[in-house]
Amino acid sequence: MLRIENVNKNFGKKVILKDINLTVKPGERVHIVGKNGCGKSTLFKIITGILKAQGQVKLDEEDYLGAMIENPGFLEYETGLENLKFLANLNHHYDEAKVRNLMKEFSLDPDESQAVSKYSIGMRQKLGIIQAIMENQNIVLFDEPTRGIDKEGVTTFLKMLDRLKEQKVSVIIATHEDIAGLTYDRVLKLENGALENV
Ligand SMILES: Nc1ncnc2c1ncn2[C@@H]1O[C@H](COP(=O)(O)OP(=O)(O)OP(=O)(O)O)[C@@H](O)[C@H]1O
Repeated sequence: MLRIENVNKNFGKKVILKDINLTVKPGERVHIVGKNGCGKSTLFKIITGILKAQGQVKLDEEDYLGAMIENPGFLEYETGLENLKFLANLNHHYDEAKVRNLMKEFSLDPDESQAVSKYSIGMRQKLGIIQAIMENQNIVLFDEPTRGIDKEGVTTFLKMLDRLKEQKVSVIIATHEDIAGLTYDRVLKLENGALENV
């Protein structure tokens, strides 16, 4: 279970996060909503450990974190499938059948020889979503997940979220506006560095 306790973050004199506390239960879907620049990506970077901050981010031993933050980075000259294989292999969790099925579900052809450098923004986002869940991660962070994704892809994403809920995966989605058709167990607003219940 993810527990964020008393997290504070400044960049120089600029206060970005002020005493953030958040616990996300298994299977819970939480929305963090806030304007551009309010600190959503910063909070996600702190949770994943990319950024250091004051306070604590606690995970249980069995927890496995997946994340898609900002523009997901890939090996540009490799195909989509090769990239997913590379990322999953870093943790020895590559399940090719699962990855192929996820790609097909999101209308990405796993046998396409096209390199990721030729991918559209929406295609890259889809690959980013897949890498965040393909290793059965049980806590998943999505930062503006539907940016650039077509209507059909958004529908696929919503179905995937329902599946994650059934599997008791905790999901935190950060966006600056609502995603049509998506409901949450809890909505929190990040404003002036504070996270408030909506
Ligand atoms: N490495 C950094 N150094 C200094 N300032 C930073 C750094 N990263 C982010 N910031 C600043 O911190 C604030 C929060 O940025 P962050 O990317 O977390 O916002 P966001 O809520 O994710 O925005 P968006 O909705 O546009 O993605 C912004 O004012 C940004 O300029």
